[in-house]
Amino acid sequence: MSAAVVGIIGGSGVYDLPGLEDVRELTFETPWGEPSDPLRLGRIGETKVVFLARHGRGHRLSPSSINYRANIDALKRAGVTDIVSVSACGSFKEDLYPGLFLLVDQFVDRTFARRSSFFGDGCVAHVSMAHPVAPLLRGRIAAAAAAEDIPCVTGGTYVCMEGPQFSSLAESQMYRSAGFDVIGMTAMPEAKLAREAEISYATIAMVTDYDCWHPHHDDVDVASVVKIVQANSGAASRLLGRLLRDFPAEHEPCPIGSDRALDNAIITAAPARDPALLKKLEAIMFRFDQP
Ligand SMILES: CSC[C@H]1O[C@H](OP(=O)(O)O)[C@H](O)[C@@H]1O
Ligand SMILES: Nc1ncnc2[nH]cnc12
Repeated sequence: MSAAVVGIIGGSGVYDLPGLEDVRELTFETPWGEPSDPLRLGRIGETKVVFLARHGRGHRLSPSSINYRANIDALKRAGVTDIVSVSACGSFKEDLYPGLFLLVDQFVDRTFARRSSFFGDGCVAHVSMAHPVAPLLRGRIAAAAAAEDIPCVTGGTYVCMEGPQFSSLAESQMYRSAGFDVIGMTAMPEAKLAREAEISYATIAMVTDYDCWHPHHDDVDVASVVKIVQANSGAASRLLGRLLRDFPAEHEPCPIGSDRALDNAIITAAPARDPALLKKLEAIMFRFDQP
C-alpha cells in the first residue's frame, strides 16, 4: 500500500486552494516541458495535497496551449495517487443548472491540437479509457458534497472541445441531441494522460452556463462563467476541504485498475524500446524495470 497524495487541478477561477497548510512551492522542468504553474504542496487535515492551477496564476494559458503532459508528469513526480480536477462547464440539460456540481463519468474527446500521450514511436502503449473516471474517488467526492449539503449530481458525459472560441449554435444543438451533458475545453487529454500515468482521476464539473442552445438564457461569455465560478467558490472550497479532510491515508486500490493501467498496455518489445523515450518516461513507468 502507498500513501495517498491528492492532486487538485484548479480550472477557470480556481487558482488556489483555501485551507492548504504548510505550503511549499515547487518549480521544476519535466522531460515534457514546464507545468502550468509551480506546484503547491501542503496538507489539509492529515491528507497530503498538491495543488496546480491549470491555466497558471492570472489565467495565462489557453486550453490548447496548456502543457498537459508536463502537468501530469509533475504531479506524478510529486507522488500524487489521485487527481481531482475542477472544471467550469456549459450545460446541455435544462436540469443541470448554473451553480450545480456534476460528477461526470464519461468524456468525449473532440480536441485536435494537443499532445495526448506520453507514449509513441519507440514505446507504444494503449491504455483502456472505457471507464475514465475512478469510481471510488468519484464516490468520495459525492459523499463530501452530501456531507456539506452541496447540490451535486453523479454521472454524465463531458464533451471536450478544442476552443478557445465557444461553440456555434449548430454545434451546441448537435452535442445536445447526442445526449452529452456538459462541455468544456480542458478535461482532455488531461484524463487520458492521468490514466497513462496510473493516477486515479475524477472531475468536478461546475456548471456555469447553458452554452448557446437555451432560448431563455444568454449565450455563454467569459463574464457569465466568471460570475458563477466566483459565486460558487465558497461551495467548491467546502467540498474540496471536506473531501480532503476525510480522505483515507492509504491509497485505495482502484476497482477498475486506473492505478495499474499500464499492466497490459505496452506492446513494444523490451529490446525494441527507444532508450531516449524510456528516459523521458521514467516517472510514468516507474513501476516497471527499465533495461
Ligand atoms: C473561462 S470560460 C472557458 C474556459 O473555462 C473552462 O476552463 P476549465 O476547464 O479550466 O475550468 C473551459 O474549459 C475553458 O478553458
Ligand atoms: N459553454 C462552454 N463551452 C466550453 N467551455 C466552457 N466552460 C464554461 N462554459 C463553457
